Amino acid sequence: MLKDIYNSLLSKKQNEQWNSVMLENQAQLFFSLKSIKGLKFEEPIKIYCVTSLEKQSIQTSTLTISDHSNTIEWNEGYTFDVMSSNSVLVLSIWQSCIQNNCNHNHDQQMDITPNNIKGLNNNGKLIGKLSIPYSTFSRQYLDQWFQLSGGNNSTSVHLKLSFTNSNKKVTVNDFVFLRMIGKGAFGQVNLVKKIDTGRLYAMKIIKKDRCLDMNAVGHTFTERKLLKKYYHPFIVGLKYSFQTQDSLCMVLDYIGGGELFYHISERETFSEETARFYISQIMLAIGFLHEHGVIYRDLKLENLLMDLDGNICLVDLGLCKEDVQDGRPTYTMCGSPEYVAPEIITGTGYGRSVDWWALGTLFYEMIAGLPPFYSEDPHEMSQFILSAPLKFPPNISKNAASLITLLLNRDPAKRLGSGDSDVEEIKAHPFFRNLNWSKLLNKEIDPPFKPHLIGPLDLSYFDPVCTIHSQPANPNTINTNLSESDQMAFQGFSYSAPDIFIYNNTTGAGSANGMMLSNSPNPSRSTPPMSPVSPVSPRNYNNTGMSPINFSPVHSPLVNRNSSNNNGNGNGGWVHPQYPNLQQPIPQKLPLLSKLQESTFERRRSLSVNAQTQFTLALSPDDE
Ligand SMILES: Nc1ncnc2c1ncn2[C@@H]1O[C@H](COP(=O)(O)OP(=O)(O)OP(=O)(O)O)[C@@H](O)[C@H]1O
Repeated sequence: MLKDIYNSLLSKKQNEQWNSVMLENQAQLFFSLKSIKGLKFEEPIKIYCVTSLEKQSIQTSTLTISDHSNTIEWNEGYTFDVMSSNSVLVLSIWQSCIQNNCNHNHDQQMDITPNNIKGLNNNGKLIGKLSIPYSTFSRQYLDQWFQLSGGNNSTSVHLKLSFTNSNKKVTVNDFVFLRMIGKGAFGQVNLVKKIDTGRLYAMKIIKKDRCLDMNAVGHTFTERKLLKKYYHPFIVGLKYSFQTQDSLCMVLDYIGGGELFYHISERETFSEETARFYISQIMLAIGFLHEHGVIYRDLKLENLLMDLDGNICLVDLGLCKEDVQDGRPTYTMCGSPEYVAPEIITGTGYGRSVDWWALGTLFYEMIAGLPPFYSEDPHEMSQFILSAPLKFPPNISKNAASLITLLLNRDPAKRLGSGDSDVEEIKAHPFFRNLNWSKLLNKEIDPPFKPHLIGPLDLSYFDPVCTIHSQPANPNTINTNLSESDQMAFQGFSYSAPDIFIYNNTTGAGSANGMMLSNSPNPSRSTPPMSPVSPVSPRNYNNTGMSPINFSPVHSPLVNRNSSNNNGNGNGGWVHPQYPNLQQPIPQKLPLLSKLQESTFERRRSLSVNAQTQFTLALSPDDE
């Protein structure tokens, strides 16, 4: 017990170090691996090196070593973009896997962004590792031998490091557009390559006209501001932001392992142990936001991506609510229908514990296959969330059931995590006994699953509807005719040297140009904005004739509304613990592509309505 408390405090302390200290200027680190010496081996071996910095990782080509000469030339180099003075360059040398059935490609240099310090080779053996902090590598030029630690400690590497700083502004012209990888309510996400460094990123391109029409300028600014302000291992990092005449662009870490939504669809359910791993990483990310007065409000499988090591990465901070530290309730109705807490539906005001309700829902969904209060009819689903009894699948453990029950307490004041210590309360639950939180935060615990990719441009985990059938957007294309005053609404979004910040808790929102602009649409616009919906309380449902939350049709990974059951009993032998009459599709082992197409088709079908409703509901004049 004491060990658990100690661990939990330690990880809280370590969490604090992730408050980002962003650099004033654009910086780059050129890294060259010149040679290696001190290797011990009895027969020829193949080795490769993985170098990581700020969620970007690069794997060198493999080197075959057959003689025992003292120093072996390597001579490989590449460049990293450096954004923060907290950065650490981590280098690890691996002996390549020797199994005959290894199908990893070790013969080409690969950008295996992000955070994949173990490389693509799950079977490799660590020869040694080295960490060089910003304070060392930012000394402009280094040319020296470094001793590796771990593995065989007689090994050293000769490195040349050269650090440069420039005032150059990054613009859309600094990138090559490779593929579209995602589609959101206001635009799309593209895989891009930065021309000078060759690094891969995900560029989120948001159409300004859509943003104005849907009254969502404020949300885009909030997302950019929070991503710039904070850096956390389980939250996507923002590298650059800028605008063109037509679009707002955010250049993010590229998270290549796909959505958790896809991974759960593949496996139908997760074991409790697997779910514990994901849930606990999500807890650290959400706890971190809460600690900084931010409610996330949109926890769902689609906003949880998997990096190439199999760790979680939270994306889409557009619905975050800031400055909630004073405990004042907020009223805006937003979120995704499966995950909204009862107090959001009733409009009675809510606080940060809505995220813990969503966590309970997510956890239940991971181990049961569907959210606990699921219905295909959103109105009915709201009713279930408000009053249906909670039932569990038969094989659930006592601790898991207890955790879910405590998180899904309909009284927000009694919900686990609602106390002053927030996430610490949840960490102390027996379900997490023996979990080393500090190792988890440092990504030192092996994830239950690692995505397998064969190269940097392997997009197997992305929706083929996007990657194959759609063209990447070009933010330079001018499709809209925004007036000068419309354009004013986006002032301050672009990257510029002084705009990058030294943000910390005290400078906060007001520093530099990162101000939150009014999201009021310009009255001169030809397209009228959607009228914001005021906080809906149970009293005015009758007046509006609307359901409490007018969400669009919902999706769930295991519900295929097109599927017809073909095994005679009508439900494939599967019974939802809550709703025995609800049908679940027959589990089918489909090839990756068609399975993805199948699940994403359903999702995309409802995406535009869903997002539109969500954002309309997210906005109200007095509470954003
Ligand atoms: N950093 C990233 N790396 C890889 N893929 C990403 C990244 N960010 C987003 N994506 C993909 O693009 C999709 C849409 O991204 P995101 O949710 O941020 O956009 P949005 O416009 O805010 O969407 P929504 O309509 O759900 O609010 C994600 O579900 C994911 O599949």
